[in-house]
Amino acid sequence: MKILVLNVGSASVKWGLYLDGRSVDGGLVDRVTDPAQAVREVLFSADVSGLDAVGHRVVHGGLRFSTPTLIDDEVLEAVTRLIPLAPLHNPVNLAGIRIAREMLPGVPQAAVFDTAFHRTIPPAQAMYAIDVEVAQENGIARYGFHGTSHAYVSHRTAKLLGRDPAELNVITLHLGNGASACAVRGGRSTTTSMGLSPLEGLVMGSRSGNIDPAVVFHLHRVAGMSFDAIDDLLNKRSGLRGLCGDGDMREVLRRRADGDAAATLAFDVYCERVKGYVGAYYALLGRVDAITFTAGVGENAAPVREASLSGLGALGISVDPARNDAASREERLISPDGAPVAVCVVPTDEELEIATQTAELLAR
Ligand SMILES: Nc1ncnc2c1ncn2[C@@H]1O[C@H](COP(=O)(O)OP(=O)(O)O)[C@@H](O)[C@H]1O
Ligand SMILES: CC(=O)OP(=O)(O)O
Ligand SMILES: [Mg+2]
Repeated sequence: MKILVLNVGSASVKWGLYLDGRSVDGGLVDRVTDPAQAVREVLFSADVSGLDAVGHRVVHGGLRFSTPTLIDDEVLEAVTRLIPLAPLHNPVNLAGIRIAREMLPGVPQAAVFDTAFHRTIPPAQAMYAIDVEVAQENGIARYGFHGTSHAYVSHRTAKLLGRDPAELNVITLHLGNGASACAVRGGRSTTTSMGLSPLEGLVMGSRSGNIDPAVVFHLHRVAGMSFDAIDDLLNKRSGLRGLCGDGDMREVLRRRADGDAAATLAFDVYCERVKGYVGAYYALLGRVDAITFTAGVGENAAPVREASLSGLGALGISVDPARNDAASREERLISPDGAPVAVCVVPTDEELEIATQTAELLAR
């Protein structure tokens, strides 16, 4: 089976070509200003002859989509209705789907949703403590994102440790441009740090993560900012960028190594937020077998891994410095042998997981 995967983001297009589950080609178009044009270029350059299907990453699937879904006009409409809940993501996902349908008529197109893996989150974690009628009428709930990545790396973690995923409790930390934590119990998501939208939770490259919601009222009423301006502030001018002017963790690390105070503070805010979620999810899971770091920061930034888990020895959580600092692209253990909690680094592969799920959908 030959499958093309498109992961169209706000600033990049990642793609992969898979033949019977094996990657045969792929790439990354970075710093994209026109995602539709970037998708056109991918479709011109990749060998798309004899494709069995295209698998698309779609970020917000709302309450409805808990499995990979063949895309028709009605599904497109449903994804379009969810744009207000993922304004940075669903529009560019849709642009990619439209171009692929246009340029590859007759090839089945599948949507694999970031939210799907989190549909197992129980009400006690999915519900915000607000008036239930208001919440229900407006679809206000924790949906969660990066589900394809959390599913993939939690499964790979079980493989790496030689354990059955059904028996393993894992905290997965997806630290990329967007960042989220997930508590995976026996292979199922039981809670995650992103919520209604991909803005809640961890500190990100340019997104604030958790703040007191009253900050929004204050900036509107007292500082006179419009809601659009506040939206822009929290999504694009916050996080690492807001704290120190750089949204790229590589820059933050470089400046911190040079003793830059703002970058050091940004790093500390970032890592302490991660640590807080590790502690919270440890308590919720009751028993943690593994903690797994993934995505650009999680896979590459040893100082972030070290600082995020420092001082947690009493919980059985520790990182071996030599293992943590070793330059490697492999799935690996970075805790000492025999530690109660295995700390792992597992490179994520959302494209491979989307290809796998698309193939399974077609075979059904
Ligand atoms: N070697 C590295 N050291 C530290 N951070 C890195 C490194 N490589 C990439 N990153 C960080 O990873 C982030 C991007 O992660 P990635 O998973 O590629 O993002 P996306 O969410 O766009 O898929 C950026 O903040 C970048 O600085
Ligand atoms: C959902 C989300 O935040 O995705 P990304 O990290 O690709 O921005
Ligand atoms: Mg990503």
